[in-house]
Amino acid sequence: MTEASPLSTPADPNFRLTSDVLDLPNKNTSYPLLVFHVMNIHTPFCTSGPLHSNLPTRNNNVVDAQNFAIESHRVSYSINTEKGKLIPILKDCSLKIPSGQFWMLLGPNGCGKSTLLKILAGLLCPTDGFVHVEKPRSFVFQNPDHQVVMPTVEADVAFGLGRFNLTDEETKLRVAKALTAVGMYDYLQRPVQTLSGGQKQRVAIAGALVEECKVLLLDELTTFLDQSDQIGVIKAVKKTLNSCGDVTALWVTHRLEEMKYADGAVYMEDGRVVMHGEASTIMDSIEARKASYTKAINS
Ligand SMILES: Nc1ncnc2c1ncn2[C@@H]1O[C@H](COP(=O)(O)OP(=O)(O)OP(=O)(O)O)[C@@H](O)[C@H]1O
Repeated sequence: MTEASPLSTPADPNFRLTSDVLDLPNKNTSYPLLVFHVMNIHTPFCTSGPLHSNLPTRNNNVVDAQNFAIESHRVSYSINTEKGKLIPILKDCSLKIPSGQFWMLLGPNGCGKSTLLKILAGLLCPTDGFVHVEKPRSFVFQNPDHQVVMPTVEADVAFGLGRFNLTDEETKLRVAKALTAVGMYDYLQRPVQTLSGGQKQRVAIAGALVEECKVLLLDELTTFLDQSDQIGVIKAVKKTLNSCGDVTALWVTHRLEEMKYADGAVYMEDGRVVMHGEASTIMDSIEARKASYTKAINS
């Protein structure tokens, strides 16, 4: 995965992303849905339009058109090289993800998935367009060693609660709830270095949940995991969403088999969102694209 960025990805391995850290200046108060930094707004935000047409339903009810936890509207992102050349990375990316759902962001290597996720997390500012993401929001990194940093599971999950002025009892309750949600409560006192990769990922997710985040942004969490850990982490996220009700997750992956756990999906190619909607429909389209690509190279 491309990690480099010309802007503000924190380099400190002890850094844990929190909603406060993610707050950027220059909030645009004239657009109520805007949550963080906006540059060069050319098009007013609208909550209706073609993107609504293909959205999945939950419990057979049409999703409330206003009830989106994550939105990006015509987001573009370019970087300036040292020679002054402007390289476009994201082009006009729009998406809407209903609250409480589990969505995946897929696409070939280098198509811009991580860049878009970092923009949704507030780690990068779009060059153009704007985003709305419910808060608090948390970003979970691909490599859990970059954010599971305290000596024990309990201390690690409690780490982000220091700034909330909670009693010991309240802290313990919140840590227990978050660890239970990801199936890791039995590991409360375990030293973190004795955990498997998948267990560390779940602890990292609990570290996000303990702060009662509304949006989880998850960047290729299963890259370094074997198949059983991979499925374990996905199921933990699914279960969390089911039990918390109002948490929304966007999961970046390049593994098509993970799609069966998703409510919806966004598919990108070459810096653009090319498909966006119900998971099985997107899955079928990706399979069809793959088949026609294979046919083309075999003919
Ligand atoms: N700071 C940077 N400088 C130069 N190019 C960059 C920078 N950040 C990203 N890119 C380029 O932008 C494109 C998108 O990168 P990104 O990491 O978002 O893709 P991705 O879809 O997440 O890829 P992967 O699936 O391989 O992780 C890539 O071509 C990458 O090389």
